[in-house]
Amino acid sequence: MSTVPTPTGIPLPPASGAWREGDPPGRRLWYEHAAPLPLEAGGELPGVRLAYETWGRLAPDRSNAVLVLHALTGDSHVAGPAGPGHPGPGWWDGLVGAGRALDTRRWFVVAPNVLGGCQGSTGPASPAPDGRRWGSRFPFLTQRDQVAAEAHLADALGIGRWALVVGGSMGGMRALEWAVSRPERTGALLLLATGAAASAEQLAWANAQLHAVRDDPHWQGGDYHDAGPGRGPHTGLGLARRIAHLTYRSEPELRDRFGRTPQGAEDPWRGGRYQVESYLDHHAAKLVRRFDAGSYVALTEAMNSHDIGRGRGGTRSALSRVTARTLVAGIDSDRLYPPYQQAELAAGIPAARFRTIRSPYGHDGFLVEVEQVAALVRELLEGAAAGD
Ligand SMILES: CC(=O)SCCNC(=O)CCNC(=O)[C@H](O)C(C)(C)COP(=O)(O)OP(=O)(O)OC[C@H]1O[C@@H](n2cnc3c(N)ncnc32)[C@H](O)[C@@H]1OP(=O)(O)O
Ligand SMILES: N[C@@H](CCO)C(=O)O
Repeated sequence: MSTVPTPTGIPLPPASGAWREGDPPGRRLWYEHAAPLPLEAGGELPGVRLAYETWGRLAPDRSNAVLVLHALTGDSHVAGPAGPGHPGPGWWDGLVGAGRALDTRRWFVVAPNVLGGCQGSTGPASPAPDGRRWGSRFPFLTQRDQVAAEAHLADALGIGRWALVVGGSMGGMRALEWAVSRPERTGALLLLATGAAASAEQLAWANAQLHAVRDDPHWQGGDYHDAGPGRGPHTGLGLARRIAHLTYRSEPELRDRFGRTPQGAEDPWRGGRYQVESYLDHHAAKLVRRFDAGSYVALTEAMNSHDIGRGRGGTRSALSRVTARTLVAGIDSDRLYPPYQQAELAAGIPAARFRTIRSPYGHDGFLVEVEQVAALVRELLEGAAAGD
């Protein structure tokens, strides 16, 4: 048994070594890579550890494995069960389980916490080989480095080829990277609310968020982890989340849901807040409690680096490498990753079809509209069964 280091101080259930046949579903495990991981930007990262969870059983011929890749502040806990040793319901609970689209009687579902993250995988808050936290010394990571680490995990699990790789937003970037860099290992592909490269607008929103964190005096160049309780760049991380959360939702949703209504008895003319301000404060505080600012910066920079065509002759040439049966879905109200970006992917990937998720919830629609995502998963997996 080994305890997962938690940058925020919130206890996580212990990780417990590599997966073994008969492990209960949703148990947090970890994989440690023996050799240092060579990095795209140069140098290497030693002591790489990926936390992950699994559901279902790996078939004897290992043909039923599905890889689920989370978004920026997600984690490996895709689905429950809740209970002792489990962190409660997952962020895609409606998708994974007996009788659900990723039916655990049929599929073996694997979800790693991304490299650079803070939910058990190696990130800036983790100890470096010298025993001190990585902090500012944590190297620059790209999506390709993160997928390379995930490929080592797949090797360790004996999974040569995923029946399906699925991800939304940042998870979609990594899913795409899997399909382009390792087409022989990616049987089917579901890309949600993602793009071929970080766009100018996405880089611009990220810039404001990176400034919010790094301009917080408690950031200390990234070396705040041992400054003591409550002394991290919480204000900056909260501000970054407020900015980001607005880009994740839609203007009509905010209008219809909150309008100009004051929060409870608060009076906005006398220092009080409107409901929508209270809502943003809530999401800021919630993220600060569960997420590390250093990881937020590392992962945001990794997303900024996303450009599937880099070093591959451009986007068109890179996308043409994909052999997976592919669905690419956009959300009609997504202002951060507008549907034209998914249409571009669908046009460039040889065996891809484009789908629209209808939702008032903007970019977060891929997390909220679980039934529509489930229908897409079913469409892809039923296609697999039919040899389509
Ligand atoms: C369990 C976890 O920690 S999640 C970990 C993994 N997370 C992820 O993978 C993705 C990150 N999560 C997210 O981005 C978001 O949580 C989402 C997208 C899933 C949430 O989407 P939705 O279900 O639409 O939630 P919504 O945006 O409406 O927010 C609901 C919250 O706002 C709160 N809220 C609503 N109105 C107000 C208001 N006026 N003032 C204060 N709080 C408010 C609700 O009480 C609720 O609080 P809770 O989440 O603590 O229960
Ligand atoms: N709300 C999601 C969306 C990011 O794409 C998250 O925080 O991970």
